Amino acid sequence: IASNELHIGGIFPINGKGGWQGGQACMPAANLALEDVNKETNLLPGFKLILHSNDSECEPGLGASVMYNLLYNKPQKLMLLAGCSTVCTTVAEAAKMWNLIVLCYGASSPALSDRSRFPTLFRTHPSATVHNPTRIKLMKKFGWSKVAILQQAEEVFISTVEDLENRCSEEGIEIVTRQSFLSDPSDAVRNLRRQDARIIVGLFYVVAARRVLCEMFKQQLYGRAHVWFFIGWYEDNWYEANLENENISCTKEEMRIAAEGHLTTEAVMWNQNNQTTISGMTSDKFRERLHEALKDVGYDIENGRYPEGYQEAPLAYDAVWSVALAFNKTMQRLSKRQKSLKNFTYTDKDIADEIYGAMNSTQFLGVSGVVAFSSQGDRIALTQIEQMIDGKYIKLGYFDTQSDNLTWINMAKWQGNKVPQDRTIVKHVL
Ligand SMILES: CC1(C)CO[C@@H](CC(=O)O)CN1
Repeated sequence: IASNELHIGGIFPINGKGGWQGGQACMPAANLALEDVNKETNLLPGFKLILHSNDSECEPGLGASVMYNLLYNKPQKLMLLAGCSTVCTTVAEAAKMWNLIVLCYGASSPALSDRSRFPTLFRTHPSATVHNPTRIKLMKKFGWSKVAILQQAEEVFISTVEDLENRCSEEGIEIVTRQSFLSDPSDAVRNLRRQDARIIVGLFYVVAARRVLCEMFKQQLYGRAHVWFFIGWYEDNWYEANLENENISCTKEEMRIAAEGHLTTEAVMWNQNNQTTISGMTSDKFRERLHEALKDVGYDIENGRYPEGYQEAPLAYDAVWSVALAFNKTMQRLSKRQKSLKNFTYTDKDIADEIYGAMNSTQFLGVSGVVAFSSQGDRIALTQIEQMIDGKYIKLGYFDTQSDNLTWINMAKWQGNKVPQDRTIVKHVL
């Protein structure tokens, strides 16, 4: 291999049907970033970053075999990029045995925030727990101290709810009931009704969300007396799509009525202002170039045919920049000791620790916003708050957990122009 090449492995979920096939947009985004970092003259001068990519289909087993192929085939790899929580869990748990840093651009599972299991993991994709401080901020803003939780029985939601419960008890917010369901939410929704739940945090994937919405309509758990928090990363018209082939027995109109007024929280993945990022592009310019790259690989963006992972593409683009910047910093430090990344081997803990230290101190403005990691390797991210008003999502504001700063942009709209109460106020007639 040419002596001026630095090699990394990339594991992308492209094909397959289970989980998240976000590699479809994230791999082109990563390749775009490779092009850009290799053009930066003052970044890794004299070196070329090379990415060896493979498809994991979001299957942990396939992800593991792809990882072994990357490791046991020359050239030697210096780091691994991966997507999908299940694949990242497998890859990150094993990679420490080869002293490899793993950088995940598409993994939201809270279980990954665990340095004892994943000592070398970093992720540009925030954990699903990033929503929780925002949910609590909203509860306090609207004066709700009794809330209910409705969740789908999936690992990511179970660990997110545990984090939410801990934060609620710290903040004096009472969880009046917590209901979970596997795939049919009707009993769980009925229990919410029985307990007169008014403020409900909903945690489920989009197919389950449509079932919940129809149940809400049928059991009249919507309207002026109820507020639902849903996850914000469903596709825009999710509540009226696929009703027939998912056997949803509500009409589009009924789904819209039930959905009216709900709040959503989500992590900001596209930098929201027109600042020039480290790549020299604004995120709008990045979007343009990503569309070109996606058209080159056959996606018909103009006609709204977006690949999966489009939303997360900035996270993959910034992941490659994080690698290049960390390697650059490491090269500078190693050269003081007459060492180089070229010397790295899978048993070289010294160089691995240098790369870890450089990655740990990452701080730059990327197309996904400021890229920085917590001590657990989690992405520090802003969240955005929206409300469904007249069938459209209106942006209400942004929340920065680090500074506890809530930027409010639009007024929330409540039916009857009154903020719903978190419980029935029994008026004592004197
Ligand atoms: C916001 C979402 C859709 C959450 O799941 C991530 C995939 C995963 O965690 O496996 C991708 N991004």
